[in-house]
Amino acid sequence: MLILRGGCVIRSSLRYKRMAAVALDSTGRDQLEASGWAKVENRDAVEKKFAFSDFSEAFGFMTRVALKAEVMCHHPEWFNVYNRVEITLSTHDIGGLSDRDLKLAKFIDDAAKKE
Ligand SMILES: C[C@H](O)[C@H](O)[C@H]1CNC2=NC(N)=NC(=O)C2=N1
Repeated sequence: MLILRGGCVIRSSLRYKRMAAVALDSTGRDQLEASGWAKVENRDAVEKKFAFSDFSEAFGFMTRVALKAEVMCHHPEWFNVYNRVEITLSTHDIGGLSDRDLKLAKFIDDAAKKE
């Protein structure tokens, strides 16, 4: 029996093993930095701030990211006030940045451009 919540496997009687997150290598970290994601102090995480024309644009962006996060089963830490969205990415399962953060960051940057 496979119990899913969104894209996340919560419990499974199958020998289903979601691919473990892989710690992000220096190349991936360089890619994040090059696309404007800043290191968070005292934590293996990155953050980026976004500003949109109004709340509706900001929330539309957040909706797209939220749906992707559910499919990926990898979720951002974020803050929103009116047209501003501040996002922090890290992989809680490994206590630091992983390949999943880079993948989600690329999606986030692309989604922000589309608003
Ligand atoms: C049970 C579920 O698969 C895990 O808790 C997922 C959910 N979303 C997640 N999001 C993030 N950012 N890191 C994780 O380790 C993580 N793990």
